[in-house]
Amino acid sequence: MRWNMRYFKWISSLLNGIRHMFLLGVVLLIIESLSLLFAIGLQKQLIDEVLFKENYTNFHIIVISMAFLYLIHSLLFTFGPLACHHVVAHIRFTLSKHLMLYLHKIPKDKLQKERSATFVHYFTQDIRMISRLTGEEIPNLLKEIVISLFLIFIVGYANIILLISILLFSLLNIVIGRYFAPKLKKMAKNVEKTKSELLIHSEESISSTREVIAFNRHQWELENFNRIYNRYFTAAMAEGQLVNKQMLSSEPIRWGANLSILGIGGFLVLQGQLSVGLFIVVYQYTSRLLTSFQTIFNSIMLISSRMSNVDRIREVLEGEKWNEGDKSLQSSITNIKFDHVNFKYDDNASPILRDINIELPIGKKIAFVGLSGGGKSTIVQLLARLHEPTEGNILVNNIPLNNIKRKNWMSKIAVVFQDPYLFPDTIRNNLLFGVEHISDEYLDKICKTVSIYDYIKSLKKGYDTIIGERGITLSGGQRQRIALARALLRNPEILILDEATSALDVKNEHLIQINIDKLRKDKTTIIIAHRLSTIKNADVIYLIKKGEAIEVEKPKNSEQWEFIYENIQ
Ligand SMILES: Nc1ncnc2c1ncn2[C@@H]1O[C@H](COP(=O)(O)OP(=O)(O)OP(=O)(O)O)[C@@H](O)[C@H]1O
Repeated sequence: MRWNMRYFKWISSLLNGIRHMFLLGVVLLIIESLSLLFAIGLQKQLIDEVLFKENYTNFHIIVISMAFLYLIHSLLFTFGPLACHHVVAHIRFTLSKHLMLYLHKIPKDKLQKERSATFVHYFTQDIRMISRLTGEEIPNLLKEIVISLFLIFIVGYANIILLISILLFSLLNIVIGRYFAPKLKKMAKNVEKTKSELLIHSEESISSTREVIAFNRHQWELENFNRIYNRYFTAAMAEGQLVNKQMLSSEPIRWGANLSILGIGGFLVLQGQLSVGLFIVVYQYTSRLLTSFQTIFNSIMLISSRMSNVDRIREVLEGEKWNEGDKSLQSSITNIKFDHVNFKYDDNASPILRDINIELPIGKKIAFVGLSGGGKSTIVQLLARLHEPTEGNILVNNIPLNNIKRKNWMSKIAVVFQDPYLFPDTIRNNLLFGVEHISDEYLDKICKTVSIYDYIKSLKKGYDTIIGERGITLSGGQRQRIALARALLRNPEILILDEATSALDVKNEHLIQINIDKLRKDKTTIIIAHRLSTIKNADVIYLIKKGEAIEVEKPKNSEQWEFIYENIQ
């Protein structure tokens, strides 16, 4: 079993801030069960002292006490689990928050290697299981341990032979449980795995609906789904069959235990060693003790299997995070230099950028041009710190970029990607993207700059129009313009446009470019484009060819432009 202190330390750390509620939950669960046991215990008084002795003076006290204990039991039956639910909800929220924060700190190459549905699975399955483990399953185990100790004491006190026989039956039950446990664990793991495959597939099917329709691949998609669903169904059925077999083996033991208690207890009553009232109570207690042992065993098995969920989430949360940097960049950016920068996406892959040695002129419009796959986007991703150079450094004001506080650096730059992500929210929220204190006038001005103002105003709800997921209700060009406006609103020191206007027609692109140039006069703007028209008014042009950067002199005539044209188309 994979129990060790590290797991419990980690689980215990989840209870920070909610430990009192957890303890309250455990205590309430214990009181709830004990109150029922005490009510059962009073049956001895009722039978032996009242009914057999025909002494009715204490009858009403016993009945009232029983009613009181049942009332406590009924009340705590709801309040105990309520406290536990509170703990479950708190842990679910805290873990989801940590995972969400982690997603923003995970190195991008690591994130890209994972299917996004895997992260959805972390949120929906693993976190749910861990919160239930901590808030429900562990408190219930603690409760059962206390209850079984109490019952062992009472049954042992009534008669040691009864206790020994019930312990023997429980032992037998546990032996059977141990026989089935590894098989059940293996099957449960398989069910979990196939279920998660099914969830991931469903999630990805939803995302690929458009392609499936467009390529008329319904049948193929259905077959894929059937295949994955059948794997899950077979695993779940096999697990169900095994659970049935286990129940079939343990049921006779339960009946055997009940019969032996009846036999031994009855004999002790006839011998006068046990009163009828105590026998009736002990009979019920032994039955409960048997259940208690079974529950403890099952809980331990369950908790042990939950450790795989704990492992997965710990691996993620305690995994590699990207370098945050600790140096502040107080002043404005005066200098950006690529100093022998090499970059590989993977240790074993061939280099994408080779010995890049360039100095970006600040306050100018810089263009990166080159054939597809040359490494242009990779360069700007290094600037946006989505990746780190494998060798060499990017120096900003002579400080290695990796050492600058990420938050500090990101407040100075803004990037617009070719395929920007828009949220299923209002246009206003997509534009502001959490930036506050932007006046309506400034918002209008920026929207006019990127020629989206008239379109927004033509909408019935204007800025408050909700756009569909990923901006599905907008055209590609409108999406790009909103993304451009979002970046311009931040008025960054460095603006990076990675094919950010590629979906616009040449006329509109030209118009927007003139506006942006005016707005960003004396500010640094880096553009990546394949169209000659996009880079024509750049101050400096770098040709990125097979991972190498060469500064090309600004063409002075159409022949020289022809050379650039050949290298970008
Ligand atoms: N996340 C990634 N993991 C592995 N390789 C990648 C990744 N992103 C890009 N590449 C590879 O790096 C190389 C350069 O890609 P990059 O996107 O920088 O080129 P580009 O010049 O911007 O191309 P384009 O003009 O087509 O956008 C390509 O060979 C590409 O396959």
